[in-house]
Amino acid sequence: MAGMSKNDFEIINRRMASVAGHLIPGQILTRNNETISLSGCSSGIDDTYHRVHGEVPSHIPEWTPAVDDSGKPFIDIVYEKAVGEGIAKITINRPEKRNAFRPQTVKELMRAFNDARDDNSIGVIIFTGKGTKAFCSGGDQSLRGKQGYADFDNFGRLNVLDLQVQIRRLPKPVIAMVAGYAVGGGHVLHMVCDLTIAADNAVFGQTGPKVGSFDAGYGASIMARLELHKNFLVFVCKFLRFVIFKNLIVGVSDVLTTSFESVGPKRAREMWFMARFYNASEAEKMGLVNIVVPLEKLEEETIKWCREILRNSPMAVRLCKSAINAIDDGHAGLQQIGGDATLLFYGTEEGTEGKNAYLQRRKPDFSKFPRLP
Ligand SMILES: CC(C)(COP(=O)(O)OP(=O)(O)OC[C@H]1O[C@@H](n2cnc3c(N)ncnc32)[C@H](O)[C@@H]1OP(=O)(O)O)[C@@H](O)C(=O)NCCC(=O)NCCSC(=O)c1cc(O)c2ccccc2c1O
Repeated sequence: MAGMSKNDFEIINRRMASVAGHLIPGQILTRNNETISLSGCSSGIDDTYHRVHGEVPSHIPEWTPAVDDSGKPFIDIVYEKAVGEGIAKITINRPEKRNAFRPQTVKELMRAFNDARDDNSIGVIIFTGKGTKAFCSGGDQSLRGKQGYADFDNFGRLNVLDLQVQIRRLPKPVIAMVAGYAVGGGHVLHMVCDLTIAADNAVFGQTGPKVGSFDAGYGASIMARLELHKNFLVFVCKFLRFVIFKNLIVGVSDVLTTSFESVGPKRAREMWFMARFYNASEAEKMGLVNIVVPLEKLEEETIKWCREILRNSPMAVRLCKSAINAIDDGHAGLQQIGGDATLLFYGTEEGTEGKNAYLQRRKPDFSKFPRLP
C-alpha cells in the first residue's frame, strides 16, 4: 500500500490478525499469515493483550453444591458453583430418561437460574445434562396429557416456555454444554442459550412433528434467525485478509468458498418439517453451535470459554447480550436494553442530581449537564 512503511504494514498485519481471531472463532491468522487453531482460546499468540493477560486456564474448577433461598433440595437437577470463580453449573439429572424434563425439572431449573442471576459473584452459567448420552431429550412424553406435561398435579403445564424466556432475559451469558442428544424441547433449550459448546458425540434436532408436538415460539423463530450475522462477519474477515495480505491463493479460494450455510428460514423449515437429526459437525456448519470438541475435553473447553468471558467487562457483556437479542425479542427486547440504559444512567451525576433534588425538595439543576450533539 502506497506510503506505508514496512513497520506500518507489520502493525496492521498484527492488528488484523488479532481482530480476525476475535471474529472467527477457533482460528487466527498469525504474523506469518498462517492460520492456527485456537481451540477457542489464546494459546501461542504473541501480542500485547496476551502478554498482559496470559493463557486462559482450562483446569476443571472445584464444584460445590449450591442451594437457593427456598432451602428446598433439588431432585431433578444438580446445582453447583465453582469455588472462587464466577461460574455456576446447572445440570439436568435424569440420565435414565435421556434428561427429559418434567414440570418438576423445569421448576427446579428456574429456581437455580434465578439464584445464579441474583448472585452477583456469578458471571456466567453453564447449562448441561448428566452423563454423556444426552444434554436433554425434551419433554417427558410419558407425562404428556391433553393440557401439557403433568407430574404431581392433575393438570398439565408447558412451563419450559417460561424457562426459555428466563434464559433469554438473564443478563449473564448462559452456555449450553452439550454431550449426546439435544433434541425436541432439549434442542430448543440449547438454542436459547447464548453459546453452545458441543462434544463430538452430540446430536441435534427437533422431534416434535414425529411425536405430535411443535414449539412455534422461540423453537421456530430463534432457529430461523441463527447465525446469519456470524457468517457475514466470517466472510468480511476472509475478504479483508485477501485484500490486505494479498494472500492470493488462499485468499481467493477462501473468499469464493466461504460457506454461507446457516440455519436460516430454509434450514429451519427442514429441521421442523423433516425432524431429522444432525451430528455435531453438521450442526457447527449450520451455525447451531460455537465449537465442537472431543467429548473428553468438553468441560475443560467450556470452562475455558467461561473464564475468557469472565475476564471481560460484565456490563459490556450484559449490554452485548441485550443488544443482540433486542431486535428479535420485540418490546421485551427493547425493554431489556432500555432497562440496561436506565441502570447505567442511575450511575451518572445527571441521574443522581434528579433524585437528590426530589429528596431535598428543590428544583433539579440540569443546566450543568451538556446537551451533546
Ligand atoms: C433421545 C433419543 C433419540 C435417544 O435414543 P436412545 O436410543 O439413545 O435411547 P432410548 O430411546 O432407548 O431412551 C432411553 C430411555 O429414555 C427414555 N426417554 C428418552 N427420551 C424421552 C422423552 N423425551 N420422554 C420420556 N422418556 C424418554 C426412553 O423411553 C428410554 O426409557 P426406557 O425406560 O425404555 O429405558 C430418544 O430417546 C428419543 O427420540 N426420545 C424422544 C425425544 C422426543 O420426542 N422428545 C419430545 C419432543 S416434544 C417436546 O420436547 C416439547 C416439550 C415442551 O415442554 C413443549 C412446550 C411447548 C411447546 C412445545 C413443546 C415440546 O415440543
